[in-house]
Amino acid sequence: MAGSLGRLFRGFQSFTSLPATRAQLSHPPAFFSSRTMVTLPSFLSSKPRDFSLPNSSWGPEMLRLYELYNSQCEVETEGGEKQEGSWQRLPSYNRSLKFATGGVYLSKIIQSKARLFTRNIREQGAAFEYVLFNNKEEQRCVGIFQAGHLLEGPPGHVHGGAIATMIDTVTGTHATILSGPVMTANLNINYRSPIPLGSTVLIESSLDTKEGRKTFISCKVTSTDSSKLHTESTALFLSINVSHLLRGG
Ligand SMILES: CCCCCCCCCC(=O)SCCNC(=O)CCNC(=O)[C@H](O)C(C)(C)COP(=O)(O)OP(=O)(O)OC[C@H]1O[C@@H](n2cnc3c(N)ncnc32)[C@H](O)[C@@H]1OP(=O)(O)O
Repeated sequence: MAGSLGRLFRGFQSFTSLPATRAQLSHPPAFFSSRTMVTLPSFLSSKPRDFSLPNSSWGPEMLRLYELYNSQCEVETEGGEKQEGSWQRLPSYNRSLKFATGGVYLSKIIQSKARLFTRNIREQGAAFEYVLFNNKEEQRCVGIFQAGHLLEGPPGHVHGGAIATMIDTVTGTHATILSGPVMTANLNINYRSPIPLGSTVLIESSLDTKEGRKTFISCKVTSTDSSKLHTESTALFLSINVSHLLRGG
């Protein structure tokens, strides 16, 4: 079991350089830009669903920002060759274990009914719609998040716990890219202005510092034009060994 988990976490450490992941970074076909896109049901497809790709529930602002960052994932040189751009789209599956292998490995170690919290609601657009992009050089990660109607807290606005979940998701993914397997030790959140249900927001994560096992990250949630600050946060992640999860923390 420890050997399998070891392989898994080595997968996490190569999170941003997997061949399967690279293959998914190219521009999506033109029809992804359309609101009328048709997605095959997952049981008809041999590949697990990548939730970071647009679906028909995405509104114009979500799609616009997706296109903005996605267009910077691959650039064309003067010679006409394609090469990696400054941003990388991060694929997203309904089990966190799938991140380790670009979606192909389903562990039998951890109960098979387990699902990633943010990716387990069948109705598209009902809850967490998001896509993450990473900028390795700038040590920044950006989440584009469209909040669905099931995430209501105060009337007409997003629940604070759902906002915390998304901050933990963006900063946790960012910390994993920077430091390998980590767990959230501390998450400190200031809620500055409510987020209307159905709206799209930007979640920007940046590395503050790394000290030994500790990765300190700052995060802010803003309107998509950055004019309105919704939430500010700092987070501490601690690098962990496989054995930490095996012995139940
Ligand atoms: C790619 C995947 C995509 C998925 C993204 C989603 C990301 C979601 C991430 C999560 O939500 S993880 C789940 C929520 N977190 C947990 O359940 C963690 C529960 N806590 C633990 O398991 C342990 O407390 C922890 C691993 C965080 C730390 O235990 P350790 O035994 O490894 O550390 P230790 O207690 O020895 O402390 C090490 C250092 O960290 C410091 N430290 C530990 N906890 C701290 C804390 N909470 N605040 C500040 N400092 C802390 C501690 O003081 C010490 O500092 P010094 O080395 O300077 O003395």
